[in-house]
Amino acid sequence: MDTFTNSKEKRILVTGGAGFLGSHLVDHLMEAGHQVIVADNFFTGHKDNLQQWLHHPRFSLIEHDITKPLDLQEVDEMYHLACPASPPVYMANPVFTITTNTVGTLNMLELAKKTGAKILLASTSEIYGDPQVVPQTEEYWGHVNPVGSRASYDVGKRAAEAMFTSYYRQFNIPIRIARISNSYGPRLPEDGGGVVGSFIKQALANKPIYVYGDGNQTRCLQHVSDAVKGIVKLMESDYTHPVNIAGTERFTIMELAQLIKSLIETSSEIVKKEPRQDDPRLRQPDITKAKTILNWEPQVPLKEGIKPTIEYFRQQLRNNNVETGIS
Ligand SMILES: O=C(O)[C@H]1O[C@H](OP(=O)(O)OP(=O)(O)OC[C@H]2O[C@@H](n3ccc(=O)[nH]c3=O)[C@H](O)[C@@H]2O)[C@H](O)[C@@H](O)[C@@H]1O
Repeated sequence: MDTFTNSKEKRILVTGGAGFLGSHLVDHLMEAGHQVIVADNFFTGHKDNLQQWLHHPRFSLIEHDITKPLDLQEVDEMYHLACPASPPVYMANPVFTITTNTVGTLNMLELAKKTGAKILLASTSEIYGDPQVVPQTEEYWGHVNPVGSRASYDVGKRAAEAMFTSYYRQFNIPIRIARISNSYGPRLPEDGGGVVGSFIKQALANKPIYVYGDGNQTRCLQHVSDAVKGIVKLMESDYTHPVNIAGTERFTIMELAQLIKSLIETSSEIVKKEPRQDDPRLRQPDITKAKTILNWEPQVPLKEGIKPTIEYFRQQLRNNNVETGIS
């Protein structure tokens, strides 16, 4: 049993708690016996992700856009996750994305300052941009295009990290910065769910699996259950500098497409398309710090974790077909 289960009950706010990562974090915190408050504007999150907790006495859900101030009286910990996270979604909504990352983050830091809560930022390995150094340790400053199509997200998250650090320096707010890398698992949104969701969805529909660029770009995918454990361990530590929370198996996107194709009976072909602008090519966060400071490392190999994720998508497809009357 996780030692976390025995810790004292806390009052915990999760911004973006109805999203993919957020809802898995909420499951973990609820199962550990805490009081959990979710603030979400449902821009990309869904109430369905929280279905099992909606009527639970320790759970509350506030429909709230964090770009507006949020006033709560008592909070012990805040996990600040709210932000569109999928490239096509944030690229289509850059003003909302950068406002969430800046104004929204400021509002959450003010709430932490008022309540004395510990606050964790869901940052991202995207802050390294298109890295020139492999692997990327937390000391690497990155290679980022400040006016590129990803800027609302990658520069936005860099701004959020700078804001966290400023509140720590000036007001001694207890901060945590998790640089989270590509996560996958059940509840990935069907649209804009990142590469894993796109490939599975296309393969199940026997449609072309589109690989952007030459497919040699790399990602270190982690199962969402591992990501959640890493984030919680970071919150429980007293470490105020950024920590990479990422998978350790480096896959090219072409290898990922081939793996998913091999696991699904499909007539889909892998088709190369124009590369995405500023698409990071060599993403491989170094997790030595997480291993040594948090005693954390991912446990779920991609080849194991991907199967239940495929099953999840298959089930979603069946449910949709029942709803639309397709047999
Ligand atoms: O790990 C991170 O730090 C970040 O990674 C992702 O960004 P990215 O890796 O670009 O996201 P995906 O959309 O999953 O794309 C991964 C790779 O697959 C490629 N891809 C994606 C989708 C697709 O249909 N085909 C395809 O070849 C992309 O071009 C890219 O090279 C997420 O968008 C962020 O939320 C997250 O913070």
